[in-house]
Amino acid sequence: MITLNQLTVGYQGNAVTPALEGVFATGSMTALVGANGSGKSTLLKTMAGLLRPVSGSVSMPRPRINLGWLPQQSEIEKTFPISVFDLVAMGCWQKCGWFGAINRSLREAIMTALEKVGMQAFATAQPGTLSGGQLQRVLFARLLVQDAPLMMLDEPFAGVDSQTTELLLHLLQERHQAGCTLIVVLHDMATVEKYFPQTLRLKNSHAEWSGFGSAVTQLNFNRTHGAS
Ligand SMILES: Nc1ncnc2c1ncn2[C@@H]1O[C@H](COP(=O)(O)OP(=O)(O)OP(=O)(O)O)[C@@H](O)[C@H]1O
Repeated sequence: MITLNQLTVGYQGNAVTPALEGVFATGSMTALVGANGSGKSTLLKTMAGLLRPVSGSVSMPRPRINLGWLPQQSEIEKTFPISVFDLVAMGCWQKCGWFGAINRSLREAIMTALEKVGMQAFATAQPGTLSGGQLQRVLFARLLVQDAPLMMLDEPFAGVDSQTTELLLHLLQERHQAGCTLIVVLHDMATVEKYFPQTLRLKNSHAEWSGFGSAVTQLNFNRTHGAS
């Protein structure tokens, strides 16, 4: 469970969000939505521990758990001279260490993940030669290999065609059904309504939680219904 305790996020001490209060229950699948500049990426980075809160705090599971992280494509270094296989193998670092050998079972797990996203034929290609949608498939393969119990993804379908989006959404649903907690920044409300049981919408003055399904928590329920 991740709890936001009167959390504001931003830069150089200046908040870009209102104070946020609420809970992402273990196993929940939440779409983080809001207008451009409302602070979605900043909130995600703060929850991931990449930025310090401006005020308030984020309570994470202890010990801090393995986090699957997918930044916006613009933040990804594509020209680093490694193969697609090696890029996906980075998802194994918690299993084998940064400089550990990739044993046969990890090698199989990497190839299985590449097959799942339809990219097995590109294992020896360089990431810089892939299209945006192909690279996104490969980054999803890395998430599959990592098999983290918590995943945060920032606009994973930006610039991705509808067929690839469907495939990647299906993979996210599989992770959700396996008990993974998912927090995903999205803009397409049709996708949010079809696939996401829970939504956190950032607005200037406040945030709205909605549609909790079975993952409803008292804190979020109170927030939605205006109780203290
Ligand atoms: N490194 C930074 N330093 C200072 N301000 C920043 C920095 N990065 C983002 N901002 C500002 O913080 C605000 C929130 O940005 P953020 O990227 O979190 O919004 P967002 O909701 O994810 O937007 P979008 O939907 O356009 O991706 C914006 O006003 C942005 O200009």
